Parts: sequence; C-alpha cells; structure tokens
Amino acid sequence: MGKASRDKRDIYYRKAKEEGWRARSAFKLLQIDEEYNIFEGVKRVVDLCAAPGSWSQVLSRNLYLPAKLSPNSNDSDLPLIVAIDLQPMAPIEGVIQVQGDITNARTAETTCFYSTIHISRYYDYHPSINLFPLHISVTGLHDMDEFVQSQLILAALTIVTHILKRGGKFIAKVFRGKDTSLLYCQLKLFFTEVTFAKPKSSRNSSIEAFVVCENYSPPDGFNHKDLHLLLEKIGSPSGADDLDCSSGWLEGPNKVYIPFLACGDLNGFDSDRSYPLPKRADGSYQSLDPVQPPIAPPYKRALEMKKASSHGVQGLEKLSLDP
Ligand SMILES: C[S@@+](CC[C@H](N)C(=O)[O-])C[C@H]1O[C@@H](n2cnc3c(N)ncnc32)[C@H](O)[C@@H]1O
Repeated sequence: MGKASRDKRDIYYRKAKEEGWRARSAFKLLQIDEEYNIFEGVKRVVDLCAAPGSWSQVLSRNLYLPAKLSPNSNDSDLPLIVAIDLQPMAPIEGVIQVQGDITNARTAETTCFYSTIHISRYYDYHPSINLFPLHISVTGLHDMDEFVQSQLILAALTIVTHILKRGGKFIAKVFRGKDTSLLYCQLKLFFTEVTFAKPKSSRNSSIEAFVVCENYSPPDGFNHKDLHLLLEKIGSPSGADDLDCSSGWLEGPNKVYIPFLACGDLNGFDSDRSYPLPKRADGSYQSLDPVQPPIAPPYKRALEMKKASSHGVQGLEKLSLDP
C-alpha cells in the first residue's frame, strides 16, 4: 500500500468520518482549543477560507449549538459566525456564509458589513476571534508562492484590523519556511502574543503549522483604512493605478507599517527617526510639518520586530519536521 493511501486512513481520517466532520482538519482546531482555550468567552467569529467547512462545524458545535440549546437561550445572545470562501459550501447551523475572494476589497467590505451590522444591532462590539486557515496552493514557483502568501496575509490582516476588537484573537494556518520569522514579526505588530503550534493531528511530514495570535493590540497611529486601499488597488482588474508602498500616499506611522506589512520592507528609513520624513526631489529631507503627529515611537515597534526576525522565532525550532 502506498504512503498516500496509508496517510488518508489515519486515525483522524476515520474519526472524522465517524463523527461527521467534513474534513480531518476539524481535529486541528479542536486540539488548538484544548491547548490555548481559544473559544473561551467568544461570541463572534469570522472563518476565512472556510470550505468545505470543518472549522465552521467546530464553531457551530462548540459555540452556537450549546448557546442555542441552553435553557436560558436568547436569540439576541447567540454567537455570530461568518464563513467566507471562494466556493459555496453546504449549510451549517448558525453559520452565515459569504461567497467571495478574501483578497478582494469588496469581500472584505461584505465581511465587515455582516460582522458589524449584527454586532451593532445586537451587541455593539466587534468579533473577538478570527480564524484563518491560510491556504496556499503551492505552485513550486517560489516567487509566485511568496506573492500569493503575502496577498493572503494582507487580505486577512485587512479584515482582522477592520473588525477585531482589542484583546481579540486570530488563528491562521501557515506553511513554515524561510519567511516564517518575518510573518511572526508582522503579526507581532498587532498582537502581544504570537505562538506557533503543531497540533498532533497535523501530520509530521507536513510543513503546516498554526499561528495563534492573542490579545489584539494595534500599534498607536496605525490607520487600518490604508490596508484596505492597498488591497483594493492590487486586487482591482480595472486598471486603477497601482498604489505601491513608496508612492508617498501614506501618512504618519503608516509610512512604515504598511510597507512592512505588504512586503516586509523597512529599508530606506532612517532608524534615528520615529517615522520617515518626506523627501524632496533632490533627495534631501523636508522638515516635519507641524500638523504631523509628534515624534514618538511609531515605527520603533516595526523596526524591533524586523530585527527580531533575523534572530529566528522562539518556539519555531520545536516544530520539528521529523516524525
Ligand atoms: C484547505 S481549505 C480550508 C479548509 C477549511 N478550513 C475546513 O476546515 O474545512 C482552503 C480553502 O481556501 C479557499 N480559498 C483559497 N484562496 C481563497 C481566497 N482568496 N478567498 C477565499 N477563499 C479562498 C479555498 O476555496 C478552499 O476552500
């Protein structure tokens, strides 16, 4: 019997069939919850790249159904679960589905709409957890894979920064590679706790891991609307002018944060300054406009993260590739 067929019939594959999960990856989320208690106190969840829906099933069974079946159940207090994917999926009780591309600005808007309309109507606060099985179809062309990954991260962060409340969580599947440290640093900009986990149901032979980000706490002065603009332009087939990160359209601390998030770039910035000054045509720096934000930490955090990325990420080495 070949390795692939043996793998397919592992214990989690069988258990998933027996217990009615749409994919064995349900166990990965359940095991992440066992270790990090991610569902505690959670009332709002957005499941990005959700089809065929095993993570949404976990959310329905662990959050929605217990609340619905509780004797004190109140319709206005049921958890809100929004699932997004390019593909349609069979309905799941308590899960609102949005079909769309998460790298597209319109999908991001729809997600925000669904999340905020329910929240503002009933609860007046934002979702506390985002799940993101970041799925990259590996092409084998390194540049292409890297580009797709960076686009998905940008898309996920756009949605995250628009709807996550302070203290919220973000869980994403990632592929470990040379850029994992950079990804860690990018996420560290927004969350005080970023940990890589390898649940036991994730095959040792797979380079997948899960990043568990806790305590959402965006840096001072970060304007999330700029991420959305970037997504819109990049995702637009309409021929709209490309907004690259050095085109001068960014202001204040975002001059540092956005290039760092979009492509890990902190080059060209003077590390003695809190944020870069605009340059004149002759290359000299313009003085600070008095209405600009005061010189304060803004990009020190990004710079520290960038430095940390060259020293490796604690915990990652534990995620051995060996069985
Ligand atoms: C591995 S599957 C996710 C499995 C799912 N989390 C589960 O538990 O059943 C990856 C999904 O990502 C979706 N996907 C990939 N790129 C996407 C994008 N740009 N926008 C929305 N969905 C995307 C694919 O359609 C696919 O259904």
